[in-house]
Amino acid sequence: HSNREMWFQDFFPPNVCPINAKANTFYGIMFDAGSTGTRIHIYTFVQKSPENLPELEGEIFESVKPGLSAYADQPEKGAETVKRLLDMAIDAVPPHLWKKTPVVLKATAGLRLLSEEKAQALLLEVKEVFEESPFLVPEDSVSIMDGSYEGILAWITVNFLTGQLSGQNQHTVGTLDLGGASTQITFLPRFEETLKETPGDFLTSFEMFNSTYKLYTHSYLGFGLKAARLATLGALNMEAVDGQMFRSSCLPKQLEAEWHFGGVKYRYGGNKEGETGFKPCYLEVLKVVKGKLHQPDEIRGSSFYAFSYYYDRAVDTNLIDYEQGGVLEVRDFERKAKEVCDNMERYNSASPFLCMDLTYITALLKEGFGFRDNTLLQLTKKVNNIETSWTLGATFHLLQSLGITY
Ligand SMILES: O=c1[nH]cnc2c1ncn2[C@@H]1O[C@H](COP(=O)(O)OP(=O)(O)O)[C@@H](O)[C@H]1O
Ligand SMILES: [Ca+2]
Repeated sequence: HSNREMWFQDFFPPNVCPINAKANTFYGIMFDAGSTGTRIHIYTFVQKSPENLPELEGEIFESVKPGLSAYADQPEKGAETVKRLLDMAIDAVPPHLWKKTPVVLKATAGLRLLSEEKAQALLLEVKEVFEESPFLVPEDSVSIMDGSYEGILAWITVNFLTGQLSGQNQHTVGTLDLGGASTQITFLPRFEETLKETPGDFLTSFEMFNSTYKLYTHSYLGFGLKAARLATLGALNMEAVDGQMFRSSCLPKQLEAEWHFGGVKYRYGGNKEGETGFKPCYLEVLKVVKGKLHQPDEIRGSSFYAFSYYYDRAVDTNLIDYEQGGVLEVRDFERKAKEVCDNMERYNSASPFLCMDLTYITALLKEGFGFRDNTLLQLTKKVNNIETSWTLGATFHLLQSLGITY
């Protein structure tokens, strides 16, 4: 465009400027097939000038429950949930850009835990939905994501959104993601010592925005919040659970109920006769985490961004505001865990698992990763109105690999 054509840009905010909306806007569609739900993220980018990186302008986000793994035996029904979400993109993306807009789905721990055969059947049905859509379907558009990428891409998202990946003084922040079935920890080591003391498969080099980052990252499969509930109950990885009752001191004494996860039905309840409360619960949960995770010394003194179930449980117990998020210390989770677990009969919460969840989060942070009581956690759901999810990092990576950006 010549300068004459652009004169009116000064009068419009960028997103409604007519010339931007036409020539240099593009889209990327990323599906997150998580263990507890499937989500679509439709990102809008604007290329303001050919020599600069495109700017992220906005996001449309929608989610459905349960996740794909709940349709392990009905793959077509699972794919239908994806189709319903994809219909949103038909409305959101202008028709002349459909063919240029890539659509990708990445599945995480829910599908990792299924048998190869059932997982592949689900992915195949989703692939068919994509091929029938008017969008650009790249090779490998439907896959199970490697756990190390899950952490790296979330780290890219958070550090991009907080402005740490551009300009000179880069003070990147570490990230903690607690999903239903797995959990990730990711940070950029600052000390030589950390690199020396870390097992090789916890370190991954990654190139993004013309920089290479050597990150510490690991995904612990089976250590997500819901998998941890099963592990605490002694029901994780059980071949047959039919009719068996799983009891825990982390649950209300009189409770007896049923719970569906990953397509399996579990019966669970409280310790009718025995102990309940924080102390016995902590000991139970400790068995699940103690000695199972790598503890890098370097993280003890630093602060981390935390989201997903860390965020949700902090909201549930009024530790933070749902819209605002906030900064907590590790000990705040422990304080809440004690409060909830030692008053279970009086505590009228939405979930009977609240005590177990808070106790698990406390044990995971302290005994699992080795954080201190006063380690700071920045709880965030959105930065500048964009969800803190690995999906944005994955979309940058996708656009880069398609040559849409560099
Ligand atoms: O886009 C998002 N923004 C914020 N939170 C999200 C988003 N996607 C997933 N979550 C959170 O992730 C948690 C569920 O984990 P998920 O279902 O992804 O399990 P997984 O990561 O183990 O497969 C919930 O706390 C949910 O709120
Ligand atoms: Ca997730």
